Amino acid sequence: MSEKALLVATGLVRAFGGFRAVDEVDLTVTEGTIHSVIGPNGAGKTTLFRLLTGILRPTSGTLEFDGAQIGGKPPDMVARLGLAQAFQTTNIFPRMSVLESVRAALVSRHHRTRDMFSWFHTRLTGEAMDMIDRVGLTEFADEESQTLSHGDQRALEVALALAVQPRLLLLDEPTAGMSPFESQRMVSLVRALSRDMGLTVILSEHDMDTVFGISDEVTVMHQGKVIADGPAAEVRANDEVMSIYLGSEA
Ligand SMILES: Nc1ncnc2c1ncn2[C@@H]1O[C@H](COP(=O)(O)OP(=O)(O)OP(=O)(O)O)[C@@H](O)[C@H]1O
Repeated sequence: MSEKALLVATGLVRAFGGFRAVDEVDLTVTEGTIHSVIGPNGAGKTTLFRLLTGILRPTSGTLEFDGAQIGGKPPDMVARLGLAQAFQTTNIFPRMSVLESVRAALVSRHHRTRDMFSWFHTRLTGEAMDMIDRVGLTEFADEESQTLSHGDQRALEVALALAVQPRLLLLDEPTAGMSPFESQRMVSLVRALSRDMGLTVILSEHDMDTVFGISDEVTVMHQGKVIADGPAAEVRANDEVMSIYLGSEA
């Protein structure tokens, strides 16, 4: 595995009025790793993700992705540089089939909406089917997205995020609301994307079995600050983290 730092946040702050939801966060994400950000409700995980994707502007601090400063840059520019987030349902068109949805996401990447020559269409369909296959939805390619199970919809969201060919994929609570079986499938999918595509993944997650089953690195946040950071096994063995934060789950 390479040791290249793909994403580096330094002293990152986001304040809402006088309240710092993200407070002097330093974070280094190494290329090719699966990196979890965990912490109790209100710790600042979602706010941190919104800073990374450009939805929110940092109050202060710097944010570097693959050597480029991205702090405060708009989301479409950040996505084009290769940092994408899979969003819950917001970008699924309920009446479109799985194939049509992924194809539409690919078209927007290619900026070719008015130029659908048949060769282009065929190539696009092939590319879309590859992506659908990757996330395990081949048998549902012609089904309307709204008819998919919750777990399959989340898999579709991952396929839509992959359409921009990201190098870093953000997943905010990817197994939330899933059955144990669906969670296990999502874990396998994330592992496969990391292994087969060399994708770097940052995820936030409440389920500790998922976190320690999947992560190379874990960052623990509490009240906007990073309170522990390191290889998953080290963080799990950190008694202070376990007693302060994980409590009864330890
Ligand atoms: N737009 C906003 N305006 C004001 N306060 C906000 C805003 N967004 C988040 N906050 C506050 O920032 C804090 C951190 O919220 P955030 O959603 O980032 O936490 P989280 O770790 O993702 O929590 P959860 O695990 O519950 O999703 C919370 O106290 C929240 O109320």
